[in-house]
Amino acid sequence: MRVPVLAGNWKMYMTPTESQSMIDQLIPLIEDLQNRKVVLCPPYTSLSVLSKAIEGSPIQLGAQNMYPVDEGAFTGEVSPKMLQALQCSYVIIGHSERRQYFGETDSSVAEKTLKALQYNLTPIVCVGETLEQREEKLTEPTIEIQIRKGLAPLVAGQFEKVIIAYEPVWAIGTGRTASPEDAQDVCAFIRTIVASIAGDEAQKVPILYGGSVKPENIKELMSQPDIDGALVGGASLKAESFARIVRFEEQ
Ligand SMILES: O=C[C@H](O)COP(=O)(O)O
Repeated sequence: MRVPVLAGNWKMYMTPTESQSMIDQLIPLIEDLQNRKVVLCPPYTSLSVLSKAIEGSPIQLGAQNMYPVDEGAFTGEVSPKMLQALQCSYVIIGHSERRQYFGETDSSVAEKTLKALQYNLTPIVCVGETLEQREEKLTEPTIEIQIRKGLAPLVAGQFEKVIIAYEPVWAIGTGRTASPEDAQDVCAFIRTIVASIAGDEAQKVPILYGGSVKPENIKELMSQPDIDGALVGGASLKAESFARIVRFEEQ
């Protein structure tokens, strides 16, 4: 009932020319696939190129961030209206790198999530614990606070339009992946928290795992009942590895 979502977060990689070349290689590798949502989130500077390149393909476009105001004197920022005009359907909100380096908080996540929904952008709301929090057995309380505060302004009917990505900070770009069982336990916990806020809508919310996802581990992760997809960083930069992830192909 929940269609798998495979989202590539290109972070601050890929020029427009490199983006064009990657998408030209990727589309033929995945265009026959059914029953998948495939999303690419390039840097802002590649959105225009990709919005044309994905036309007629199964790939959808997302941004890595946005500023929660329609327009205005906010030098260096990009609004949801601008993302919508570039055919974006998704936007990553509150990635741990945004929280760590750019001061994003649960309250900015809440504001951005609500604004994204107002522009029909599907927010991919990121949550996850640091290594210290994990070692102090604070994974669940940390994530519960991130979800309750991040989704605080939403009302009935809006929760099912949100995607949540569980990304343990210690697993991002480190080659260390949470075991499928650990990732499942946290994703199941996330669904319980969402259900306590949103009732039955929680069953419709895709919950993704992110953190060193690669072709070698995608199949096992996807076999877990509460893992509905992946938010992929490094392995989404090459067409072949991302295609294998999208296809759940280890080899
Ligand atoms: O948004 C993606 C995550 O930060 C995971 O990145 P990674 O796959 O390079 O570990």
